[in-house]
Amino acid sequence: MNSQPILEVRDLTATVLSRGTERTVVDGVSFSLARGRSLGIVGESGAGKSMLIRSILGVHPPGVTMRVTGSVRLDGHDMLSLRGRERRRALATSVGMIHQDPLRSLNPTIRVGNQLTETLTFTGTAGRRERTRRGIELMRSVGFRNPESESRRYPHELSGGQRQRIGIGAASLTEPALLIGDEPTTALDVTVQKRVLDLMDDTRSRTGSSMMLVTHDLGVAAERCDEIVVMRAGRIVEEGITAEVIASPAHHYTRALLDSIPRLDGPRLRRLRTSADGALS
Ligand SMILES: Nc1ncnc2c1ncn2[C@@H]1O[C@H](COP(=O)(O)OP(=O)(O)OP(=O)(O)O)[C@@H](O)[C@H]1O
Repeated sequence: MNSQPILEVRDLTATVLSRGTERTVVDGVSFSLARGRSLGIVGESGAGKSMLIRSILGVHPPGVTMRVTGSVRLDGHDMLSLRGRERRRALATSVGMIHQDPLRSLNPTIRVGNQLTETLTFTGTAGRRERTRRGIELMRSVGFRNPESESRRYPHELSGGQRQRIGIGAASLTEPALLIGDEPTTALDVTVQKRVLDLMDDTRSRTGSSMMLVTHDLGVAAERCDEIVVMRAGRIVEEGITAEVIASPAHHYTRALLDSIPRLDGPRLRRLRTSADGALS
Protein backbone atom coordinates (compact mmCIF):
# COMPACT_ATOMS: atom_id res chain seq x y z
CA MET A 1 0.00 0.00 0.00
CA ASN A 2 1.10 3.55 -0.76
CA SER A 3 2.47 4.99 2.49
CA GLN A 4 2.91 8.53 1.15
CA PRO A 5 0.49 11.05 2.72
CA ILE A 6 -2.51 11.74 0.52
CA LEU A 7 -1.93 15.46 1.06
CA GLU A 8 1.18 17.37 2.02
CA VAL A 9 0.99 21.15 2.29
CA ARG A 10 4.16 23.14 2.94
CA ASP A 11 4.39 26.83 3.74
CA LEU A 12 1.29 27.63 1.69
CA THR A 13 0.64 31.35 1.39
CA ALA A 14 -2.18 32.93 -0.61
CA THR A 15 -2.43 36.63 -1.31
CA VAL A 16 -5.40 38.40 -2.87
CA LEU A 17 -4.26 41.13 -5.27
CA SER A 18 -6.72 43.93 -5.85
CA ARG A 19 -6.26 47.45 -7.24
CA GLY A 20 -2.61 47.72 -6.23
CA THR A 21 -3.18 46.29 -2.72
CA GLU A 22 -2.25 42.87 -1.39
CA ARG A 23 -3.97 40.91 1.35
CA THR A 24 -2.61 37.63 2.72
CA VAL A 25 -5.53 35.29 3.43
CA VAL A 26 -3.56 32.05 3.98
CA ASP A 27 -0.30 32.61 5.79
CA GLY A 28 2.48 29.99 5.84
CA VAL A 29 0.25 26.95 6.39
CA SER A 30 1.86 23.48 6.62
CA PHE A 31 0.26 20.14 7.48
CA SER A 32 -0.06 16.64 6.11
CA LEU A 33 -2.84 14.06 5.97
CA ALA A 34 -2.10 10.32 5.95
CA ARG A 35 -4.06 8.03 3.62
CA GLY A 36 -7.37 6.85 5.03
CA ARG A 37 -7.38 9.47 7.82
CA SER A 38 -9.76 12.37 8.36
CA LEU A 39 -8.81 15.95 9.16
CA GLY A 40 -11.05 18.74 10.42
CA ILE A 41 -10.19 22.32 9.44
CA VAL A 42 -11.84 24.51 12.06
CA GLY A 43 -12.12 28.25 12.58
CA GLU A 44 -14.54 31.13 12.71
CA SER A 45 -15.93 32.85 9.63
CA GLY A 46 -13.14 34.61 7.72
CA ALA A 47 -10.37 32.44 9.24
CA GLY A 48 -9.28 31.41 5.74
CA LYS A 49 -10.64 27.85 5.59
CA SER A 50 -12.22 28.18 2.15
CA MET A 51 -9.24 30.10 0.77
CA LEU A 52 -6.98 27.31 2.06
CA ILE A 53 -9.02 24.70 0.16
CA ARG A 54 -9.12 26.89 -2.95
CA SER A 55 -5.34 27.40 -2.80
CA ILE A 56 -4.75 23.65 -2.43
CA LEU A 57 -6.97 22.86 -5.42
CA GLY A 58 -5.95 25.89 -7.52
CA VAL A 59 -9.59 26.98 -7.88
CA HIS A 60 -9.77 30.72 -7.23
CA PRO A 61 -12.94 32.75 -6.73
CA PRO A 62 -14.20 34.14 -10.05
CA GLY A 63 -12.77 37.56 -10.82
CA VAL A 64 -10.20 37.40 -8.02
CA THR A 65 -6.47 37.50 -8.77
CA MET A 66 -4.40 35.52 -6.30
CA ARG A 67 -0.74 34.69 -5.79
CA VAL A 68 -0.18 31.29 -4.20
CA THR A 69 3.26 30.14 -3.05
CA GLY A 70 4.60 27.12 -1.16
CA SER A 71 3.98 23.52 -2.16
CA VAL A 72 1.00 21.17 -2.33
CA ARG A 73 1.42 17.47 -3.05
CA LEU A 74 -1.98 15.82 -3.51
CA ASP A 75 -2.16 12.09 -4.32
CA GLY A 76 1.23 12.34 -6.07
CA HIS A 77 0.36 15.53 -8.01
CA ASP A 78 2.45 18.67 -7.57
CA MET A 79 -0.68 20.86 -7.60
CA LEU A 80 0.86 24.33 -7.80
CA SER A 81 2.74 23.44 -10.99
CA LEU A 82 -0.32 22.00 -12.80
CA ARG A 83 -2.31 24.14 -15.21
CA GLY A 84 -5.62 23.93 -17.12
CA ARG A 85 -6.56 20.49 -18.39
CA GLU A 86 -3.86 18.66 -16.38
CA ARG A 87 -5.07 20.21 -13.15
CA ARG A 88 -8.73 19.48 -13.94
CA ARG A 89 -7.88 15.87 -14.69
CA ALA A 90 -5.91 15.52 -11.41
CA LEU A 91 -8.88 16.98 -9.51
CA ALA A 92 -11.44 14.80 -11.32
CA THR A 93 -9.61 11.61 -10.45
CA SER A 94 -8.21 12.38 -6.98
CA VAL A 95 -10.68 14.75 -5.30
CA GLY A 96 -14.39 14.64 -4.52
CA MET A 97 -15.74 18.00 -3.39
CA ILE A 98 -18.89 18.44 -1.32
CA HIS A 99 -20.09 22.05 -1.09
CA GLN A 100 -22.16 23.79 1.57
CA ASP A 101 -24.99 24.36 -0.85
CA PRO A 102 -25.25 21.63 -3.49
CA LEU A 103 -27.67 23.86 -5.44
CA ARG A 104 -24.63 26.00 -6.26
CA SER A 105 -22.87 23.08 -7.89
CA LEU A 106 -25.94 21.39 -9.41
CA ASN A 107 -27.31 22.55 -12.75
CA PRO A 108 -31.02 23.43 -12.23
CA THR A 109 -31.95 22.36 -15.77
CA ILE A 110 -30.48 18.84 -15.71
CA ARG A 111 -32.10 15.83 -14.05
CA VAL A 112 -30.12 14.73 -10.98
CA GLY A 113 -29.41 11.24 -12.32
CA ASN A 114 -27.74 12.68 -15.41
CA GLN A 115 -25.72 15.15 -13.33
CA LEU A 116 -24.47 12.36 -11.13
CA THR A 117 -22.93 10.55 -14.03
CA GLU A 118 -21.40 13.62 -15.68
CA THR A 119 -18.07 12.99 -13.97
CA LEU A 120 -17.92 9.55 -15.54
CA THR A 121 -18.41 11.16 -18.96
CA PHE A 122 -15.54 13.56 -18.22
CA THR A 123 -13.12 10.86 -17.10
CA GLY A 124 -14.25 8.67 -20.02
CA THR A 125 -14.68 5.67 -17.74
CA ALA A 126 -17.92 4.18 -19.01
CA GLY A 127 -20.45 3.99 -21.88
CA ARG A 128 -23.90 5.60 -21.63
CA ARG A 129 -25.86 2.55 -20.45
CA GLU A 130 -23.18 1.72 -17.84
CA ARG A 131 -23.20 5.33 -16.62
CA THR A 132 -26.98 5.27 -16.11
CA ARG A 133 -26.70 1.97 -14.22
CA ARG A 134 -23.92 3.36 -12.00
CA GLY A 135 -25.96 6.56 -11.35
CA ILE A 136 -28.98 4.57 -10.15
CA GLU A 137 -26.83 2.25 -8.05
CA LEU A 138 -25.14 5.25 -6.49
CA MET A 139 -28.45 6.95 -5.67
CA ARG A 140 -29.53 3.79 -3.90
CA SER A 141 -26.24 3.72 -1.96
CA VAL A 142 -26.79 7.31 -0.74
CA GLY A 143 -30.24 6.45 0.58
CA PHE A 144 -32.76 7.02 -2.24
CA ARG A 145 -35.48 4.35 -2.07
CA ASN A 146 -36.75 4.63 -5.64
CA PRO A 147 -33.68 5.76 -7.56
CA GLU A 148 -35.13 4.84 -10.98
CA SER A 149 -37.84 7.51 -10.66
CA GLU A 150 -35.97 9.90 -8.31
CA SER A 151 -33.04 10.12 -10.73
CA ARG A 152 -35.46 11.84 -13.17
CA ARG A 153 -36.13 14.77 -10.80
CA TYR A 154 -34.62 18.23 -11.09
CA PRO A 155 -32.56 19.63 -8.18
CA HIS A 156 -35.34 22.00 -7.00
CA GLU A 157 -37.67 18.99 -6.63
CA LEU A 158 -35.48 17.55 -3.85
CA SER A 159 -35.13 18.61 -0.18
CA GLY A 160 -31.87 20.17 1.11
CA GLY A 161 -30.83 16.86 2.68
CA GLN A 162 -31.62 14.91 -0.52
CA ARG A 163 -29.63 17.41 -2.58
CA GLN A 164 -26.68 16.98 -0.23
CA ARG A 165 -27.01 13.20 -0.71
CA ILE A 166 -26.71 13.79 -4.44
CA GLY A 167 -23.68 16.03 -3.72
CA ILE A 168 -22.01 13.24 -1.72
CA GLY A 169 -22.90 10.70 -4.41
CA ALA A 170 -21.38 12.91 -7.12
CA ALA A 171 -18.26 13.52 -5.03
CA SER A 172 -17.69 9.81 -4.43
CA LEU A 173 -18.56 8.59 -7.92
CA THR A 174 -14.99 8.03 -9.05
CA GLU A 175 -13.95 6.78 -5.58
CA PRO A 176 -11.49 9.67 -5.18
CA ALA A 177 -8.54 9.37 -2.82
CA LEU A 178 -9.62 12.53 -1.00
CA LEU A 179 -13.13 13.73 -0.12
CA ILE A 180 -13.37 17.40 0.84
CA GLY A 181 -16.47 18.73 2.58
CA ASP A 182 -16.64 22.54 2.76
CA GLU A 183 -19.24 23.19 5.47
CA PRO A 184 -21.35 20.35 4.00
CA THR A 185 -24.00 20.41 6.73
CA THR A 186 -24.13 24.10 7.67
CA ALA A 187 -27.27 24.76 5.61
CA LEU A 188 -29.14 21.73 7.00
CA ASP A 189 -31.19 21.32 10.16
CA VAL A 190 -29.70 19.30 13.00
CA THR A 191 -31.35 15.90 12.40
CA VAL A 192 -30.51 15.99 8.69
CA GLN A 193 -26.93 17.09 9.54
CA LYS A 194 -26.30 13.88 11.45
CA ARG A 195 -27.63 11.69 8.62
CA VAL A 196 -25.49 13.51 6.05
CA LEU A 197 -22.35 13.18 8.21
CA ASP A 198 -23.13 9.48 8.75
CA LEU A 199 -23.46 9.09 5.00
CA MET A 200 -20.05 10.72 4.49
CA ASP A 201 -18.56 8.27 7.01
CA ASP A 202 -20.23 5.30 5.25
CA THR A 203 -19.01 6.55 1.89
CA ARG A 204 -15.45 6.77 3.21
CA SER A 205 -15.58 3.23 4.56
CA ARG A 206 -16.87 2.03 1.18
CA THR A 207 -14.30 3.88 -0.95
CA GLY A 208 -11.34 4.06 1.46
CA SER A 209 -11.06 7.81 0.85
CA SER A 210 -9.30 10.22 3.19
CA MET A 211 -11.35 13.24 4.24
CA MET A 212 -10.90 16.93 4.91
CA LEU A 213 -13.89 18.43 6.66
CA VAL A 214 -14.04 22.23 6.75
CA THR A 215 -16.30 23.52 9.49
CA HIS A 216 -16.77 26.43 11.87
CA ASP A 217 -18.15 23.87 14.35
CA LEU A 218 -15.42 22.32 16.50
CA GLY A 219 -18.02 19.87 17.88
CA VAL A 220 -18.65 18.39 14.42
CA ALA A 221 -14.91 18.08 13.68
CA ALA A 222 -14.29 16.54 17.11
CA GLU A 223 -16.95 13.90 16.51
CA ARG A 224 -15.99 13.00 12.94
CA CYS A 225 -12.25 13.61 12.44
CA ASP A 226 -9.06 11.83 13.55
CA GLU A 227 -7.07 15.07 13.53
CA ILE A 228 -7.85 18.76 13.80
CA VAL A 229 -6.26 21.93 12.48
CA VAL A 230 -7.50 25.18 14.04
CA MET A 231 -7.15 28.29 11.86
CA ARG A 232 -7.32 31.93 12.75
CA ALA A 233 -6.63 34.92 10.49
CA GLY A 234 -5.08 32.71 7.80
CA ARG A 235 -2.73 30.85 10.13
CA ILE A 236 -2.76 27.52 11.96
CA VAL A 237 -2.91 28.23 15.69
CA GLU A 238 -3.24 24.62 16.83
CA GLU A 239 -3.12 21.13 15.32
CA GLY A 240 -3.05 17.57 16.56
CA ILE A 241 -4.89 14.32 17.23
CA THR A 242 -8.52 15.23 17.95
CA ALA A 243 -8.74 13.58 21.37
CA GLU A 244 -5.58 15.38 22.52
CA VAL A 245 -6.63 18.79 21.22
CA ILE A 246 -10.03 18.46 22.88
CA ALA A 247 -8.62 17.15 26.18
CA SER A 248 -5.96 19.84 26.50
CA PRO A 249 -6.19 22.68 23.99
CA ALA A 250 -2.93 24.61 23.92
CA HIS A 251 -4.25 27.83 22.37
CA HIS A 252 -6.77 30.14 24.04
CA TYR A 253 -8.63 30.47 20.73
CA THR A 254 -9.23 26.67 20.65
CA ARG A 255 -10.45 26.88 24.26
CA ALA A 256 -12.85 29.67 23.23
CA LEU A 257 -14.15 27.51 20.35
CA LEU A 258 -14.58 24.59 22.77
CA ASP A 259 -16.47 26.78 25.25
CA SER A 260 -18.88 27.75 22.52
CA ILE A 261 -19.99 24.15 21.76
CA PRO A 262 -23.56 23.68 23.03
CA ARG A 263 -23.78 21.05 25.79
CA LEU A 264 -26.97 19.74 27.34
CA ASP A 265 -25.28 19.15 30.70
CA GLY A 266 -23.15 22.26 30.77
CA PRO A 267 -23.56 25.78 32.11
CA ARG A 268 -25.15 28.45 29.93
CA LEU A 269 -22.97 29.31 26.99
CA ARG A 270 -20.90 32.34 26.43
CA ARG A 271 -20.98 33.76 22.93
CA LEU A 272 -17.66 33.20 21.20
CA ARG A 273 -15.82 36.47 20.77
CA THR A 274 -14.70 36.91 17.17
CA SER A 275 -11.78 38.80 15.69
CA ALA A 276 -14.25 41.62 15.05
CA ASP A 277 -14.47 42.09 18.83
CA GLY A 278 -10.72 42.68 18.73
CA ALA A 279 -10.09 41.03 22.09
CA LEU A 280 -8.51 37.75 21.02
CA SER A 281 -5.06 37.80 19.52
N1 LIG B 1 -13.72 36.60 -3.34
C1 LIG B 1 -12.91 37.15 -2.44
N2 LIG B 1 -12.20 38.27 -2.72
C2 LIG B 1 -11.38 38.85 -1.82
N3 LIG B 1 -11.21 38.40 -0.57
C3 LIG B 1 -11.89 37.31 -0.20
C4 LIG B 1 -12.78 36.62 -1.11
N4 LIG B 1 -13.31 35.54 -0.46
C5 LIG B 1 -12.79 35.58 0.79
N5 LIG B 1 -11.94 36.61 0.94
C6 LIG B 1 -11.20 36.97 2.16
O1 LIG B 1 -10.34 35.93 2.52
C7 LIG B 1 -10.31 35.77 3.93
C8 LIG B 1 -10.60 34.33 4.28
O2 LIG B 1 -11.93 34.03 3.85
P1 LIG B 1 -12.48 32.55 3.76
O3 LIG B 1 -13.73 32.59 2.93
O4 LIG B 1 -11.40 31.63 3.36
O5 LIG B 1 -12.86 32.28 5.30
P2 LIG B 1 -13.60 31.03 5.91
O6 LIG B 1 -12.82 30.62 7.10
O7 LIG B 1 -13.83 30.00 4.86
O8 LIG B 1 -14.96 31.68 6.38
P3 LIG B 1 -16.46 31.30 5.96
O9 LIG B 1 -16.78 30.07 6.71
O10 LIG B 1 -17.27 32.47 6.39
O11 LIG B 1 -16.46 31.12 4.47
C9 LIG B 1 -11.34 36.73 4.51
O12 LIG B 1 -10.65 37.85 5.02
C10 LIG B 1 -12.17 37.11 3.33
O13 LIG B 1 -12.62 38.44 3.45
